[in-house]
Amino acid sequence: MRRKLATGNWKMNGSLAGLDMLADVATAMGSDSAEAVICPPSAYLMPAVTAAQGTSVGIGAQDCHTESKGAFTGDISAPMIKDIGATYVIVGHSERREAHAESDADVARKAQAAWAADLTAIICIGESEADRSAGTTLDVIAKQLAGSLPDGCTGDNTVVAYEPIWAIGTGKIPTLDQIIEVHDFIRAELAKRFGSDVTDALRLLYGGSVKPDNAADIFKVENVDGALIGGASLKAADFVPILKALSAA
Ligand SMILES: O=C[C@H](O)COP(=O)(O)O
Repeated sequence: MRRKLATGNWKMNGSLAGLDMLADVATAMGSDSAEAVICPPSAYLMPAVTAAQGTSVGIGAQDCHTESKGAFTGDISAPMIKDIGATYVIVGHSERREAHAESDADVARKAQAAWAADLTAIICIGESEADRSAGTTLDVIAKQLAGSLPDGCTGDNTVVAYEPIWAIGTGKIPTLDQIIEVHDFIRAELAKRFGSDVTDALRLLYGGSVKPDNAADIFKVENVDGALIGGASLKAADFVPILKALSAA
């Protein structure tokens, strides 16, 4: 049985005062069997860990370096994220792949760095609008899975987030049939590579314009175990209804 997961990726948004919403998230989750994780900007990671203490809300970073320390101005390492008490790290988000030219191999190395620090890596993949139009979505997904997921994935150390790039922050979402097709495909690809025991335990998140009014339908999809949520994770008024929909799914 996979534990459902809603991860809020604040990207470069939010504020110290905005961390107050963690209390609402904690209240919404209570002792729920589903899990909520917030990934604030690195400047707010430590206060977020403090704010989440004593609650069931997890905290994650939005990226980590491949190395554990060194002369890498502006970066943070997986051991640092672990050191302050966070438990997750997003790697390979399409915004980092694009703006920082991160390759599948870079993403795989970041995932390995996360595992070495005992963090769970949320590994992001997803096709562009051009890929979708060209009918190559599944080829692109297969290539990203092969290149971005290191050997040694387990249900504990890895979560896979499928985020069609064209759906991120646009208000456009794939049809349910498109989500079903890609998530079924991902599960099947993972089973081929890692075996069914690992794959049955591995959570697959959908990301891209998840909102309170579409979350319930998305969460009904069999191979969707939760969501990676951007804009709608910034305010409790949006995020809490999504958490409720996840718990009810
Ligand atoms: O990491 C989150 C995703 O990029 C989705 O962002 P969004 O919910 O604002 O579309």
